[in-house]
Parts: sequence; structure tokens; C-alpha cells
Amino acid sequence: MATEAANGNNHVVTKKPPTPSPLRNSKFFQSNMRILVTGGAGFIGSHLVDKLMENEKNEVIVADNFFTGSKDNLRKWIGHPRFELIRHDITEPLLVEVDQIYHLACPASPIFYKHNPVKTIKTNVMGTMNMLGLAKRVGARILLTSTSEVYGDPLEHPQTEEYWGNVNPIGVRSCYDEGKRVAETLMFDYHRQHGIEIRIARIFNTYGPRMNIDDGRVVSNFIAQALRGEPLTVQAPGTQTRSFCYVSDMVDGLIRLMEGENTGPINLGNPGEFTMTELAEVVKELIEPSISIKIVENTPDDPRQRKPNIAKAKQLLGWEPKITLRQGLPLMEEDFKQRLGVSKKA
Ligand SMILES: NC(=O)c1ccc[n+]([C@@H]2O[C@H](COP(=O)([O-])OP(=O)(O)OC[C@H]3O[C@@H](n4cnc5c(N)ncnc54)[C@H](O)[C@@H]3O)[C@@H](O)[C@H]2O)c1
Ligand SMILES: O=C(O)[C@H]1O[C@H](OP(=O)(O)OP(=O)(O)OC[C@H]2O[C@@H](n3ccc(=O)[nH]c3=O)[C@H](O)[C@@H]2O)[C@H](O)[C@@H](O)[C@@H]1O
Repeated sequence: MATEAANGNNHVVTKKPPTPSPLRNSKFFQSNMRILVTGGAGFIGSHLVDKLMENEKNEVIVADNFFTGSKDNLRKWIGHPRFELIRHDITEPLLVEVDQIYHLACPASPIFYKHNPVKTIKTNVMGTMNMLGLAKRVGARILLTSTSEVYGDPLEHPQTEEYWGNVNPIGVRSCYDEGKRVAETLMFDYHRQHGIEIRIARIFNTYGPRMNIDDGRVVSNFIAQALRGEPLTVQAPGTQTRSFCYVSDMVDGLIRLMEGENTGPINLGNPGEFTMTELAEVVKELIEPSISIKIVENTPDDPRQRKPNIAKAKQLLGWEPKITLRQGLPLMEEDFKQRLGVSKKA
């Protein structure tokens, strides 16, 4: 009987995990680790694929419907003998023989996940059920990229994994916030009922190269606006806070979680907390001091504060972020300059 600490409690697993592929038990283990990354053509997913492919014992399969991701993010791996790219919508079942599943498929930008709320919640609920069904069928370990949005507009600050959240069940963000909460529920129910090996990451705001330039998230918006010489659009009141984690730190955390022995949920993020006005001032200082900052209207249910308590990640994964916002923003600026075909004003 396996017991694993999760969320501060011991969830006793009454069933052994499904038998993994016979290949895992072969005496002369030759095969590579076969890894499925759903949403691997996206921002975080493509950086994760880059890291996984560095290990010559890994074979990587990406399943993506290209709703927000792009083949361009994976162009260097297309045709590689240890890499496969499948155009697939995970709201439909997928049958592939794999040993690990990194389940990232879900639009992350509020503009995109609000664009088709029913599809967003289907992706989070039916998509996660399909991936858990696959994990059960092939005996794979599965990691879900959940989100700090499961805490909603938090009344506890900073947020620990024990906090149950303050979420609007019927708001315009609920397709994502509640969708991810149901995905976490499904993960633990498959874990308790079928012994599936699960890992849950609660990812906080992450930024870096390959974010969609016009996907509406704050860091990508501010950098694109600065490079285009446009005013930085701080959404009211501007005092709301976020904590920003650079993508390479995030990928390191995800792999440590998958390779570790703890189910999670575990917060992954950078505790460096900024108001949106402070973020705008840093972007202005680092990228384009001549631009102005203007306050614009916000959207409903925008969380007023968000900062991860990462004590569990430090203790259980030996992980903490290394790259500060002032170190990460110039790296993202360079990527945007190349993709926008602009050079910073002299
Ligand atoms: N970036 C962040 O700040 C952040 C924060 C918290 C959680 N997350 C989570 O991390 C994951 C990746 O986020 P991201 O920032 O890379 O977003 P992204 O939008 O760049 O990537 C999501 C990928 O999933 C694909 N996808 C969406 N719906 C799909 C479907 N039904 N079937 C197959 N593929 C589908 C998209 O085409 C895209 O390639 C998401 O699950 C997101 O919820 C991200
Ligand atoms: O970290 C998380 O868990 C979540 O972070 C982000 O969600 P959100 O913080 O709402 O992302 P943004 O759209 O970047 O907004 C951040 C803050 O910046 C503000 N903002 C946004 C855009 C802009 O141009 N100006 C601006 O001030 C928003 O009002 C909000 O207060 C991601 O979009 C979610 O996928 C993710 O789950």
C-alpha cells in the first residue's frame, strides 16, 4: 500500500498503481522514457520540451490543437528521431503508449480562455479525464499544470497549498478557475480510486520568450507596448499585485515535481510581489523610459493580490526560482524585438 504526503495530509492509496509497460521491467532496459506533453506547442510547454529533449533517454510526443500554441515554438525538434508532434484536441481520447504525461493543454491567457468558456471548461474537465484514462490504461505517471487561480481572489496572503480559495463559481473566469479545480479533483480521485501516480503543480504567473505577443497577459502586453512606443496600459486600480516567475525556473520546477515522490499540490512561482503600477515602472525604466503609463478599465473578478508561499517546493523539491524580474524582462525583450522586427530606440 503506497502512502504519499499531499497538501499536508496523508492520502492513503488503497490500490497499487496500474502495471506500467512490460518494457519498464525488462532486465536489460533499453527503451527510452516515453513522455507525452499535452499543450507542448505553447509557451511553457515548448520550453519544457526543449529541456526534456536534452536527455537522450527521453522520447517526447506533443499533442496540441494549436488554439494558442504554434509549431514555430517546436520547429527545431520537428523531424528529430526522438520527437513526434500530433495535432490533437484532448477533449477527444488519445491512445499512445507512454510512461509520463505532462498535461499542460489549456489556454492560459484570460483573453483566450474567456473567448470560448465552454471549450475552456471542457478542456479542463473532459481533457483531464481523457488524460487520466490514458494514464490508467498505460500505467503512466501524470502531472497537471494547475494554477494559482484555484485560490481565486485570495483572502489569505501569501497563498499556501492548504488554502481552499475564494472563487466565484459563475463568473467570467470560472471556466478556467473552476475548470482547474475540477481537474485537480479528478487527479486525486483517480489517484485514490485507481492508484494513478499523480503530480499537481499550482503555477503562478510565468513569463518569458515565446509568450504570444498579443495574448493580453500583462508582461507580454507591457513589453510589446514599450517596444512599439505605446503607453503601458495599467488596468485599474494598478495596486493589485502579482508575482512573476521566469519560464526556465518554472520548467525546472515541473521536472523536479514529476521526478519526485510527492503528489502535490505544490505552489511553483516567484515570491517577488509587484503591483501592476510597479511592474509598469520597471518595464518603462528597463525598456523605454520615454513612454507613458495610463490607467485603463479592468475586467470582472480580477484577483487583487497573488503571491506564492513556496516553502513546500523548497522543502520537498529542493526548488526555488533563481531569475529575478529585472533579470528576466530583458531576456523576453530580446525575443519580442526579434519577433516584432523592431530594435529598441537608440
Ligand atoms: N503561463 C502562466 O502564467 C500560467 C500560470 C498558471 C498556470 N498555467 C498553466 O500552464 C499551462 C501552459 O500555459 P501556457 O502559458 O504555456 O499557455 P499557452 O496557451 O501558451 O499553452 C497552452 C497550449 O495548450 C494548447 N491547447 C489548448 N487547448 C487545447 C486542447 N483542447 N487540446 C490540445 N491542446 C490544447 C494550446 O494550443 C497551447 O499550445 C496551462 O495549463 C496553463 O493553465 C500557466
Ligand atoms: O498565474 C496564474 O495562475 C494566472 O496568471 C495569469 O492570470 P492573470 O494574473 O489574470 O494574468 P494577466 O492577464 O497577465 O493579468 C495580471 C494583472 O495585470 C493586469 N493587467 C493585464 C494586462 C494589461 O495590459 N494591464 C494590466 O494591468 C490585470 O488586470 C491583472 O491584475 C494567467 O493568465 C493565467 O493563465 C494563470 O493561471
